[in-house]
Amino acid sequence: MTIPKTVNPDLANERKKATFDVEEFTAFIHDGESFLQLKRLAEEELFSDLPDPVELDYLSYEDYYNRTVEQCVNAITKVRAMQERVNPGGLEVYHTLMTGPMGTTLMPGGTPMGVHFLMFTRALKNQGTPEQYEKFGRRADNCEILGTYVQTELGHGTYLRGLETRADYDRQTDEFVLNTPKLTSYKWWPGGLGNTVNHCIVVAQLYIDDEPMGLQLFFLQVRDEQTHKALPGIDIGDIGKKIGLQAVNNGYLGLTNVRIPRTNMLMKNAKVLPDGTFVKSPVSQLAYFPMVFVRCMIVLVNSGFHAMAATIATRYSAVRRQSPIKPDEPEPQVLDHVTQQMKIVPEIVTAIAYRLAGVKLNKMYEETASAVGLSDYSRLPELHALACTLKASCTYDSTFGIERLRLACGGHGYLASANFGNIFTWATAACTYEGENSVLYLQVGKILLKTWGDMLSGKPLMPTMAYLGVCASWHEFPEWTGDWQCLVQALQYAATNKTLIASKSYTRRLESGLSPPDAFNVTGIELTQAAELHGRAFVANNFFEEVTQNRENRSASLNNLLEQLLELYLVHTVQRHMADILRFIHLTDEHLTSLQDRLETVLAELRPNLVAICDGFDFHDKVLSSVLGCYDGNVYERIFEAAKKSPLNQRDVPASFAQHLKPFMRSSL
Ligand SMILES: CCCCCCCCCCCCCCCCCCCCCC(=O)SCCNC(=O)CCNC(=O)[C@H](O)C(C)(C)COP(=O)(O)OP(=O)(O)OC[C@H]1O[C@@H](n2cnc3c(N)ncnc32)[C@H](O)[C@@H]1OP(=O)(O)O
Ligand SMILES: Cc1cc2nc3c(=O)[nH]c(=O)nc-3n(C[C@H](O)[C@H](O)[C@H](O)COP(=O)(O)OP(=O)(O)OC[C@H]3O[C@@H](n4cnc5c(N)ncnc54)[C@H](O)[C@@H]3O)c2cc1C
Repeated sequence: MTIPKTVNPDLANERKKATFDVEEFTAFIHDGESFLQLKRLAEEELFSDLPDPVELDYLSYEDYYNRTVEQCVNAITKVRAMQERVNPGGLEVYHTLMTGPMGTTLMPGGTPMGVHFLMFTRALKNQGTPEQYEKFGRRADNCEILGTYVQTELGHGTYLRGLETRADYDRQTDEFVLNTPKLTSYKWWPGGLGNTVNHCIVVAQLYIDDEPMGLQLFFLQVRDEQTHKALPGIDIGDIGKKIGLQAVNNGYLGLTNVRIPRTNMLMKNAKVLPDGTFVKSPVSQLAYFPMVFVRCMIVLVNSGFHAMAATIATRYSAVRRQSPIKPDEPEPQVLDHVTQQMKIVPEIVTAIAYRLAGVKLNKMYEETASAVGLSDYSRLPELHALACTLKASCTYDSTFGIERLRLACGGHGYLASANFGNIFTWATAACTYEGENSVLYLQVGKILLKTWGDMLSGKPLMPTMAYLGVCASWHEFPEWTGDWQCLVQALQYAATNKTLIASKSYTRRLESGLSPPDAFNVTGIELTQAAELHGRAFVANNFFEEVTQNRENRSASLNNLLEQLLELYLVHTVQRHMADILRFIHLTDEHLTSLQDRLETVLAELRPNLVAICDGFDFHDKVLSSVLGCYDGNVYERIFEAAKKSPLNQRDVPASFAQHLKPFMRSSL
């Protein structure tokens, strides 16, 4: 099957209808030109020799892994050469790869080297001393060694204080002795650990004279650098096939009396001196900072997956024609069915909203990391709260949004070659890794409770929670104007009152004699609901600020588009949380009807721009890797071409016919 060189006429027509400059939107959504240019340059260099994704789909587990390693090594070699040209010693190109979905495209089944770049190298730099960086970190940055972040165990992932891996200090030899004493202490899950890395950072309970000193990070070699064989005392391997991310090579690790020098404990914060004196970290949660970084990144990455799925569904819905709206008229593009718009457009705007929130969150991370470098730890709790709430709500919204978008593509959405499978399994994994979502919401719930107490005692509140004080001071919700500010405030007001209710329930339970942990546990449902609303209120408010500020730097047509996107996001989010809002704000049927009218109006206003907005996300065809989502819209030809590549189509008759079908049909005669 040859793919036409021309663009599908329906898609070409959609592009002509755009009312804004796509390139201006692209620069806006990529937070400026420099990131965008770097991304395009990287795509040009990296995508020239990518394997056919259809071919990858039919490889065995082992071959898939080996192909991915080859692909990663090629890509990293090119990335390093590019970085040398762009800014020697810098990290921009790596950062570009990691914060966009591009990295995932290079390896649709995930990469066994992702955790090396995301956590291993960063932890060595940020948790180690300058001497330790020189000794281990520089080698990791240069990829002379490959590593991963080894924390989760078979028995514990969430409850870090329950980790069982031990590091006992031996004063005689100035060494730590590492052990995983039970089956449940085996490390389980770290990316790349299975067969790829030769080093890692192990998170273990430090013991000095059998006294626990808390969790610390240790640099450990697990495989010989020449032979790649496991070192003595180390039991290591792959944890087996998962529902997705087949090439991440998640692994297990058991340790029996493995000795490492004392100086292998990362000692930027806590320290063990040669005589066994333990010097505490100024803030014990600094050991959790590598996780905070990844939580921030996940918001950018998952909003990218969400936008990828939305692009595939939008382009396909512009090409797919089915079911006349009026019986005597031709079949319309399915995108003209209003229910189809309702399946797709809220997902486009949600992806945009989280992209903007993710950019804000990552800037906050950079500021906090700089402050931590100057021993100012004051912003850690706020960053922790925001990273937890946005990581949880973004991964949840993207996971279920991607599934809605797949459903919007009917039968063909179920084809592997449509690529929703990879996108979905990437997205949903992030609901679990780097802190399971409910657990993260409970962290936020705890902080909301504390903030509520601070507010009652007149203490200043962290900026992203200051609205709690404002809303709590209102006797009732101000007059419902329905404007954007009103809609944002409605979400904030609901989040505030949900926090109030959770706080009252918690106090009532304490007063009835429950212990604080029991009272917290039974208040968990209300606390997680408050935390979720807090996150959505932040995303809504941030979107509102982004659209209403700096207008003078944008063209009128882009401002107009952004206003429509904001209008849809706010109306849709308020409708989604209407049960919560109606509990605290008196709305009439007229108000509700007006919201529905606004939703339908803005859907119609956005309709001509949908394809152009998705073009503006600037996904290379190789990033989307979808027969339904290509820029040229030659969907049917690509579906057919992918089917022809099925191994079952490479012979006239499959082997199972002679072996099984023929004898079976004979015996049934
Ligand atoms: C081509 C080139 C290629 C280049 C490469 C290109 C790559 C391309 C790749 C493309 C892109 C790929 C993108 C994604 C990939 C991702 C990979 C996935 C990796 C996944 C890794 C993981 O999956 S790795 C394991 C994560 N595992 C967790 O995530 C455990 C959760 N579990 C906890 O995190 C703790 O267990 C939990 C609950 C806090 C309780 O901890 P706990 O019991 O100690 O603490 P408590 O609850 O008692 O809290 C006591 C006080 O600490 C405060 N606090 C707590 N945490 C704090 C914190 N972080 N900062 C500040 N404060 C904090 C709290 O607010 C309290 O404050 P206060 O005292 O004031 O109340
Ligand atoms: C694809 C993938 C890659 C990963 N990569 C790595 C890696 O590189 N390195 C690494 O160290 N780890 C990694 N992990 C492990 C991951 O971080 C953990 O699985 C995750 O933190 C969740 O912990 P858990 O598995 O113990 O879940 P559990 O805590 O056992 O969760 C099971 C259920 O119990 C609930 N629950 C648990 N505790 C509480 C609580 N306090 N309150 C209320 N409910 C609770 C949860 O909400 C959930 O519903 C990876 C996992 C995946 C899926």
